[in-house]
Amino acid sequence: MSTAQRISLSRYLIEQQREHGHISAELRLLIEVVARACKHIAVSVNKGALGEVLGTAGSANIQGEVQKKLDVIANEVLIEANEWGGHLAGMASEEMDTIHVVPNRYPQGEYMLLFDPLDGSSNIDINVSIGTIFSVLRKVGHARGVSEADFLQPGKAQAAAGYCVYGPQTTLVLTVGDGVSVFTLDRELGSWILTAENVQIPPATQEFAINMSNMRHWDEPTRRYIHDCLAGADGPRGKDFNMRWVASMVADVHRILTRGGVFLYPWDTRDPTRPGKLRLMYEANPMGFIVEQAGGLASTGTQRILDIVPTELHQRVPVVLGSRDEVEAVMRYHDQAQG
Ligand SMILES: O=P(O)(O)OC[C@H]1O[C@](O)(COP(=O)(O)O)[C@@H](O)[C@@H]1O
Ligand SMILES: [Mg+2]
Ligand SMILES: [Mg+2]
Repeated sequence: MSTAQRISLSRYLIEQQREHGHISAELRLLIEVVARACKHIAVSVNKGALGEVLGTAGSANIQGEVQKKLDVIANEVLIEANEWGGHLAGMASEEMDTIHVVPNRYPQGEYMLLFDPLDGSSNIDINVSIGTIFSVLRKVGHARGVSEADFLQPGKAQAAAGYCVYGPQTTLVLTVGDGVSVFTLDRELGSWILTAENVQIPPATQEFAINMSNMRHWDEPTRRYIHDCLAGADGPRGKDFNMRWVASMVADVHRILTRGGVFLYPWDTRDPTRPGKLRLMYEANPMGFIVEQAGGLASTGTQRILDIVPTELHQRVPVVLGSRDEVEAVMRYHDQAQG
């Protein structure tokens, strides 16, 4: 790609604002700040042991998970970068018990930012791709101040969503409701460069992603679906399936965005009171928005994820997303189970 052909994230967003009227100036600036924060996090991630960013932070989050140093560092980078810009009323994060309200000393904006500052935490210390996931909502009403209730909007109300993968390349994937675009970080320039536009997920696939070690805990439909995939060409699906599981949602979803596939993190009996492992507000909703904008589907197995009306900031949901035909296949197994 010649330098002349290169489109930076800033230029892309300005075109989205001016030419297509898809986004406001405020949302454009907010996305630019989040993208800059991800660059900052990428620098810390790349340092690894040299930067003393590996290992645990010695604290736990509201989910009861031991926090990694990078979970805390990434959270702080996103808070500090977004607090003073004037685009936000508040923020919510996997690593914070409740919302962070923009302090009075800063102007307050009309948007709310939710994020999983570091996704794939179990891969941090072993140099496997990890990432950041974010979602943007509009605050309803203009009164100053924001509450947790303001954040509890269904995923279909998102104004924007994206994720960043810190892998062999550093990649930012973004939607503002007008398809999905991919940017690659040019480390020499320090700029995000547009490398793919209007990305489409192939509707059919022969590749599934699930943590197979949980099989004995899965519900019946999931167990039957995977069983039939494993039966291959001689089985009811009539085709062979491959399996992948990176254990970083960002990396598994990015593979699906790139070549198709289906990703499942179902409900399981390990903790029957817990509807799943992944969090609705800052994992399932942003990924669901991106996947749908790329022609795929995102479901709990029985319901469209973006239709769920949230009741809690950190609520969990079962997740099935990716290639349209395959998500529909999984939903048929659930339908059959309901008889
Ligand atoms: O360890 P498991 O059960 O395979 O789960 C892996 C899943 O958990 C996650 O790591 C949860 O996200 P966090 O790392 O942000 O807590 C996902 O990225 C991934 O898909
Ligand atoms: Mg996560
Ligand atoms: Mg996380």
